[in-house]
Amino acid sequence: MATKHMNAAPGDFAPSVLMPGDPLRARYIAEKWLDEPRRVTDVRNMWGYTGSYRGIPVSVMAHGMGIPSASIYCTELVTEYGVKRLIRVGSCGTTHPDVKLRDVLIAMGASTDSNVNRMRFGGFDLAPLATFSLVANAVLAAEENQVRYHVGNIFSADLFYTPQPEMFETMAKYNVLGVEMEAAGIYPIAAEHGVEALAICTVSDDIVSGDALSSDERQNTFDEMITVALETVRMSGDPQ
Ligand SMILES: O=P(O)(O)O[C@H]1O[C@H](CO)[C@@H](O)[C@H]1O
Ligand SMILES: O=c1cc[nH]c(=O)[nH]1
Repeated sequence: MATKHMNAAPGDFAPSVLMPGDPLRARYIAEKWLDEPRRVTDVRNMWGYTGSYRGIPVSVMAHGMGIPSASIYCTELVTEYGVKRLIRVGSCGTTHPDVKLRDVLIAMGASTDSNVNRMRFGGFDLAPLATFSLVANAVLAAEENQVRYHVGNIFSADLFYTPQPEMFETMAKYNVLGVEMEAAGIYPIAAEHGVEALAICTVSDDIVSGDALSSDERQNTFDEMITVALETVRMSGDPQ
């Protein structure tokens, strides 16, 4: 049965789903990396695919931009399609002096200026955390594939065009490695429903220098991050 935002049939999604914001990145991942990929949902052109990677069923589903959009797709995947593992494969900016363009960030935690987690958590602050085994396997996958990576905190911003650019300096001081727009919303959804979650991001923007990848590069060139994500799925076995 279709959901409000997806027209996939029951059983169309694999237990593990890679999630880029961009539907065209979803298509790139499916067509380049999965065996026998088929598109399982196309509502709003927010594409989802299912195929296999080294014999393991894997889906890729775009989640759009921002916590509200990502929350819809993550919630429906978990509650309507029985998905057990959400791995965001995103782009991000950085203001951290040790982080360079194209580095891969493995987000152990995600800070945010969004209010969604207080709405979920009785008005208190919840620390959005990734599933530890996925973090550990992503580190192994990055090491084995000689990917330049960092592990730590990222920041999920509600506004791409922020009225508080002075916060970028504060983020670097507090060792926030990158800025994106969804992970802090995805981790608590996984916690609420008892499933696994991880966000991995490729640095597409050096916010300090202004160096940036093109939209075509963000869509079609994140092979190192995709390798880390797929190998994390393979090494992690069946989701708990
Ligand atoms: O490239 P994706 O995965 O969409 O991620 C980042 O890019 C978008 C903003 O340009 C936001 O969704 C942000 O989180
Ligand atoms: O600077 C950036 C780059 C990608 N995504 C973001 O949210 N911010």
